Amino acid sequence: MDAQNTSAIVVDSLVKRYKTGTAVDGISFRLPAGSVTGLLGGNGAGKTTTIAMIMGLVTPTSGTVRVLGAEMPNERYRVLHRMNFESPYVDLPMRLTVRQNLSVFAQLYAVPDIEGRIRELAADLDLVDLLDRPSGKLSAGQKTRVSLAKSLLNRPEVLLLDEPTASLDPDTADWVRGRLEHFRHTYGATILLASHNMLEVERLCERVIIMKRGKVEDDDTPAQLLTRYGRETLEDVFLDVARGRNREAAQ
Ligand SMILES: Nc1ncnc2c1ncn2[C@@H]1O[C@H](COP(=O)(O)OP(=O)(O)OP(=O)(O)O)[C@@H](O)[C@H]1O
Repeated sequence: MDAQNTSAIVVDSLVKRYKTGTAVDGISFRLPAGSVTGLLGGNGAGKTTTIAMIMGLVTPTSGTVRVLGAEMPNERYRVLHRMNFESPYVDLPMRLTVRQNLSVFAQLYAVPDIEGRIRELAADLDLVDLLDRPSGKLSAGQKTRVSLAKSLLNRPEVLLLDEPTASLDPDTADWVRGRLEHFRHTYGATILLASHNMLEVERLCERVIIMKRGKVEDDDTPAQLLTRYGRETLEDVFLDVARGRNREAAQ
């Protein structure tokens, strides 16, 4: 099998230009099926735009994205039921209860035994007491857990996470990371995780793509990045990249 066939996500020379500027500026990478990759970069580096193009929600200016063999966004309906997305910045309809929201999304994803799946996820993500409350009346942390449940409803083969623990206290964030690890090990999903939390990336990701001003600035395993930049933490590597200290100078 060639690399194209074993890659769950293939991004090739991807560009997104807005009138105000270039958000993504010619990036390429392949994510093997079952891999967990962190997408790092400062504010405005282009992470969310990249994830939105992989989901088929934003149309590229040029270049291509293929997910599970389907070109996005044109062929997204072929693969949407096999992928999912979680972001604290996307609100679920506020008047619907948590159960109603999960049920609507489960129908969209054609999940079999919807009640059973919601019960399972509620137990798994500690949502049992929240199921009959309006989604708009939850705390930020509770909303994040609901949003995570929504993203796991269809047991996605490709899971895109945009700062999944951004609004969580350290204890809950740690617990959510544990749930993500469990999901990954149980289902072997391909995960792309945009994050500003370096410990999260170190814990969950076997590969890190660092973006800066719309470009891929570096792409390697966490261990290789630490060695190459001569650093002990990814946080220091991130700061080197953000402040334009090149690898040689950093060593
Ligand atoms: N719909 C849009 N219209 C115009 N410009 C946009 C739009 N969406 C994003 N941008 C711009 O594209 C650039 C990249 O934004 P993006 O949200 O992808 O960055 P990010 O890496 O996710 O940042 P953050 O860490 O702050 O979430 C920014 O300069 C942003 O202002």
